Amino acid sequence: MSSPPVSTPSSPRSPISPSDPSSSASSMPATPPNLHQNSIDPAAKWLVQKYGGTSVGKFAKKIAEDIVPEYLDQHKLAIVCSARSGSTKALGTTNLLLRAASEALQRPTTSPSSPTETPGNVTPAGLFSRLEQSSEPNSPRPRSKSSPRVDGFGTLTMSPARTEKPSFSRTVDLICDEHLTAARAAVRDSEILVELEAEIEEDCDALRSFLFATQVIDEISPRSRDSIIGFGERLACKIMAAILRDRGVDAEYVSLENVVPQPEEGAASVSDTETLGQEFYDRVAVAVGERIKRCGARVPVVTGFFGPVPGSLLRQVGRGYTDLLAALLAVGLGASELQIWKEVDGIFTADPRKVPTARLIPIISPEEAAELTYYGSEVVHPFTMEQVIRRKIPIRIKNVENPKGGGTVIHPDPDIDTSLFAEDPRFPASTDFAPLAALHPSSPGSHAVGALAATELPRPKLPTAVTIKEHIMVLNVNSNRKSVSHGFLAGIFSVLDRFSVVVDLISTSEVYVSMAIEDNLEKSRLERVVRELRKSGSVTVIRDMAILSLVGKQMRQMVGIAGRMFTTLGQGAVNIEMISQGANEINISCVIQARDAEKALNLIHMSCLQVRPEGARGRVGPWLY
Ligand SMILES: Nc1ncnc2c1ncn2[C@@H]1O[C@H](COP(=O)(O)OP(=O)(O)O)[C@@H](O)[C@H]1O
Ligand SMILES: N[C@@H](CC(=O)OP(=O)(O)O)C(=O)O
Repeated sequence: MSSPPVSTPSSPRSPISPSDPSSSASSMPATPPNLHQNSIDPAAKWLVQKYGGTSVGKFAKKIAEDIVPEYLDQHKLAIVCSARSGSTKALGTTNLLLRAASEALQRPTTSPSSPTETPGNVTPAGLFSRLEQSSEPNSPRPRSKSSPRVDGFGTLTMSPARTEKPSFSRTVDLICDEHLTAARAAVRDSEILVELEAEIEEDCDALRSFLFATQVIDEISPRSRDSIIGFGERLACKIMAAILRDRGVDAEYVSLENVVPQPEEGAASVSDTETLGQEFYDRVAVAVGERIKRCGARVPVVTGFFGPVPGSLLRQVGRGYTDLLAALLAVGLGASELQIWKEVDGIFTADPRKVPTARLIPIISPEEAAELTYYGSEVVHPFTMEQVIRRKIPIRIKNVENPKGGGTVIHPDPDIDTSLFAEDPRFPASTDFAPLAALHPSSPGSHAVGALAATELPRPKLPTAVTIKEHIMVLNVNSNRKSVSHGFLAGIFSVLDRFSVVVDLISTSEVYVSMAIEDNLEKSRLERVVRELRKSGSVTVIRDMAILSLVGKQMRQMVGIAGRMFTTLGQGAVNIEMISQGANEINISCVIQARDAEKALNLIHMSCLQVRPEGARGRVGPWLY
């Protein structure tokens, strides 16, 4: 089969912000008639499918062969991909890119070119000439270290004896090799493969040059860090688009790195410290929708990365941003459904890797899904729900390994009147916002045993799920004043604000405050936070902790559930460091020692989420083993 290339760059690419190859669509050869295309029926609905990093990393061929073609006849399909991961996200491309960014700030081990100039301490003239040389658009990836020159790794190469490749460059090699291997294992057509390999190498060279520049200036701004992680989605989507074309699907790679609209003339721009408002997300939804519609009958393969956004994507949205982009795209296209494909059947009553008896939840409310994600069950990014549900588009979590399964549908409470959601003429409301009963999965592959469908017999009220968030530390502040002071809390919060510390849980008395925060602050920042907090009182820091959260909208009406939770932990000899219950009453949380996390998760699942099978005396409800 001779298929057109993945994309045809029409202009030389800048190494720091590579040109948007999506603009090359018009220069792509015409589609041969044998390629599958999106439905051209004007009545066909858009369907947005987002594939997570581990799914793209492990099942790209299966997605191209078994899943995507299934939907093409009936829908206009848009595909959003995350950066590739291997077995876990922690070992994935985005983490490697963040590692490379940190390594670029470490002292280089390269031998200096002259006594007065090193790559970490360089004259401006030297920097610009090196960047010019190292960012040649189509320069081949250098393999030889024998001649004195600046190579594509951003390394000043004098002689083999004096040179050591910087660690960030070795990390980029790892990323490059992993993507080349994946491409070679999946793409059969030699023309497509050659083009793809060249694109991967070019992107990796551009990344090296970018990292080299950051090493020279010894600084990475949040915006630069965003640009660095954006390479992950670029590479993943190029591979996915190539595999799809290789398998006969007329796919088009679409980069969204330039899609964020600039503020309209005269409008106040969003400062880097502000949070992004709904108006911003609405504008992105319109922009990405318009861009994708330009693909015509081609199936767009869209980078879930959509930075740079004001204030930085990592700071404003955080990891898992591709879910949010997929949601905005679904809104911009007025899609009938947003599907989030993962390596798990849907949302379970607990992490199925840790709790073997966890059950799939067929239908869950957006609030519960968001709460679970905030507290450790990273199934869907918490901002995703609001964007989609307010436009009446259902979200379905599905498993690439079990495509026929019904998955989990995220659906607002049945008693919420969805007609109250904001109407906006820019976004056609989905007409497929099915009633709750119709969304109850019935597919044969589904493992669903949930108790949530409106049509079922009444069941005992249960919490919905239990989750654990690890890598937590607790900061305790004990007021040094003898009498009550309204300034005590204000002082603490202003320190947290100044150092951008996000508090996951807080519990207070008049003179004592306990806060659970993520244990990811650099040592020096933590020391400064503690030093500042000491102005308000004595401070203790407890590390190696975890947050255990029981989540469920039914808990509002459940008397005794908190008692059951804490009694269970007591009986299991799990020590509780602090307790917190939010005003929305859909979450009861406590902080425990990290070493007890898995035991506590299983104990709470058994005591609060399992129902004894129905016997002669009927159901007896939640029970303690
Ligand atoms: N309550 C939960 N329900 C389902 N998965 C959960 C839950 N809590 C934690 N997880 C974990 O979240 C992971 C998310 O799925 P995965 O496909 O690996 O993510 P990604 O889309 O980022 O590649 C699963 O491996 C699963 O073990
Ligand atoms: N690659 C990014 C974005 C993302 O959304 O990932 P995933 O879909 O695998 O959660 C990250 O690791 O955060």
